[in-house]
Amino acid sequence: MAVGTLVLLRHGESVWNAQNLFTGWVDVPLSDKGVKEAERGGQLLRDAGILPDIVHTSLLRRAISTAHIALDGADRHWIPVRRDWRLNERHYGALQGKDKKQTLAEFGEEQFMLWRRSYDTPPPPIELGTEFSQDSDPRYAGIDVPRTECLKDVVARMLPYWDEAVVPDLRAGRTVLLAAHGNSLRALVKHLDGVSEEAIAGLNIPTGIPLRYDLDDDLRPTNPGGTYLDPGAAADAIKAVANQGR
Ligand SMILES: O=C(O)[C@@H](CO)OP(=O)(O)O
Repeated sequence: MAVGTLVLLRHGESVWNAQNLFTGWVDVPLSDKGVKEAERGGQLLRDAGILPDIVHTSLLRRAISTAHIALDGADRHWIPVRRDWRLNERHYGALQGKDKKQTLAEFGEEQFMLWRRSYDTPPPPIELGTEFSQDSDPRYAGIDVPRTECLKDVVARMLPYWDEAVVPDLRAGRTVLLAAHGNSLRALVKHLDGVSEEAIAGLNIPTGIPLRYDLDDDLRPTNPGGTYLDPGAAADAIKAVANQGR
């Protein structure tokens, strides 16, 4: 059986994206613009004739809401869903809740970019029990909640879910929608496209624009880098993500 189609969808703009705050595992809602982006995402799926059979999301409402809104628009609101913390955004440690512009001004370009985009330098760990820490959040009961993560840590915790939960759906020929986050999707794209640790620093994913991957029998993309369903909008939005904090 042919491997199914994979569609990656970063959540629409959140209220903290709009305010330029580091977010990570803080469970903020979509902004009004983010809701519209999710609706547009659904319209793009429908126009492309992509009919997801199953959706996988993180445990964060910006991804859950985006998937729901997009699928509703594509008339696929009824498909089965699986949610897992392993698809969560990268835990941003002590930077969670901090302003990106102020952080850049305080620590300088090099340190800012190391924390934001280096492969293996995590931000300083968050203090347990503080406002933006998730250590006592019931949804993570039984999970060793991280106090900070670099992209390498995200790859390590995301890939087991990919292998155990998503790959079997693709091998069964299903069209899979995976609704997640800027950095958990960067981790997956790094794996799918075999992007180097250096090159992944320059790869940014825009909010709300579905990215389709066609995969061969070895789960390697036959369209390397994937195909954005709205390439023009994606190109502009990618630049905006890269320039955050400036
Ligand atoms: O704040 C965050 O959690 C992420 C995604 O919005 O930001 P960045 O693009 O800076 O990694």
